[in-house]
Amino acid sequence: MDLDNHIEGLGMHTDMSCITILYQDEIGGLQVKTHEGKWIDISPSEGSLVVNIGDMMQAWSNDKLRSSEHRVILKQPVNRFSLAFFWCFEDEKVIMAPNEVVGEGNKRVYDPFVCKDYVKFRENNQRGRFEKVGYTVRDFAGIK
Ligand SMILES: O=C(O)CCC(=O)C(=O)O
Ligand SMILES: [Fe+2]
Repeated sequence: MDLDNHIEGLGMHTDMSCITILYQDEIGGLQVKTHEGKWIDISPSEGSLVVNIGDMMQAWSNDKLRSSEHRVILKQPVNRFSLAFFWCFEDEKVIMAPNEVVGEGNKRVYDPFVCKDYVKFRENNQRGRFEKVGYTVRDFAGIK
């Protein structure tokens, strides 16, 4: 997409949460990246909410569920309203995919980690913030 005529409201990122429940008003602007790397609009629809998988869920599911890469792009310089509810595990909880989720014969993708340590990791790294998906849970706890 040609970004010259658009305003990047919120740079590409993944949410750190388990799931995010999101309301956006009729202005829209939310986009999600598909598996093929294409950005698609998530058009606002009255009375509906968007549910996003976040990094904690991706790690807990051993990559069976994918944390969505998303961003906000505005096609005109207008104010928009959105409200996000980030549902996370508690700070001290350790995220480790259960054996039955990993599945016999499959590789474990993440080392166990404490939720708040991942949040700190993201907050303390410029690239982990909202500018771009620089660091994600894979950089933090991914088994190389
Ligand atoms: O404003 C939006 O529609 C998205 C907000 C978002 O992705 C976030 O706060 O993590
Ligand atoms: Fe987000």
